[in-house]
Amino acid sequence: MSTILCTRNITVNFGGFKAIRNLNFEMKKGEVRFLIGPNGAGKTTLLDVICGKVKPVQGEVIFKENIELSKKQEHQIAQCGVGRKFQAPAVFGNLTVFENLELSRKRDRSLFSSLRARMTREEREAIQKQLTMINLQDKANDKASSLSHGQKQWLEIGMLLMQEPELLLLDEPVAGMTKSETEKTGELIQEIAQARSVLVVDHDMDFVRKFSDKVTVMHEGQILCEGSIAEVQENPRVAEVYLGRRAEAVC
Ligand SMILES: Nc1ncnc2c1ncn2[C@@H]1O[C@H](COP(=O)(O)OP(=O)(O)OP(=O)(O)O)[C@@H](O)[C@H]1O
Repeated sequence: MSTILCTRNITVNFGGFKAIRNLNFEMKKGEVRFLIGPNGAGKTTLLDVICGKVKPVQGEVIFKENIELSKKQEHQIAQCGVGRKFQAPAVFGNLTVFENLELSRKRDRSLFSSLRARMTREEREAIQKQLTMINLQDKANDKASSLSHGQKQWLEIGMLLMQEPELLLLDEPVAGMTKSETEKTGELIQEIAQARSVLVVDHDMDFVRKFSDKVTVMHEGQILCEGSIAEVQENPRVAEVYLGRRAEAVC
């Protein structure tokens, strides 16, 4: 299996504080990788580096074996095939669910006028397919503002998928979701992974346990260990760094 993403010795400095320290991380194509670790471990910062929001002071981020992402701007990285979902849902509340997806099509996404451009039958079908995938087929004509928190998160994931990313970065996608929404989100991630690679940051250990193949544990800007959820749970250092608030959740 080929490598979809690899970081080499990346370091991120926030005014003297090293949020990421000489980090080497690798993911294979088609993987769903979960990134866990205590608060402040550097998980979100790693996603920020991959999508270009934060620039490392040293190191490289290599996408698909030879594309150097750390030298590119955020929009160029998105064009290369990396989609980033932030924690809070970002959808256009005044537009319908269908229109949100329509606006996110891969072609010209810069203008609202693209909404008025005629869509081909294939484009309509692609949006319908997306609606089904994100469980919003019955909400196509509803305003996005009327959706529940979980449904907004799915819509935003659907909008990202309209861009056909090869790597999808999801930051705490199930935070604030109900149990059933969380379950559906896990199933959605598995469906997405049939055609793409997905890197998920999450704190919900039940969710990680149920839907992860491989887990990377971060601590103080470095990788503490990697493996299946059972393997990382057996690692005494993992229990140690979680000691306190999350020890029971992990162990
Ligand atoms: N823009 C910034 N300026 C200064 N420090 C920052 C900045 N962004 C993050 N940090 C610090 O870097 C460290 C890593 O933060 P990050 O958000 O990546 O951690 P995390 O593992 O995602 O934590 P959490 O699980 O709480 O979201 C933290 O100590 C945080 O306070």
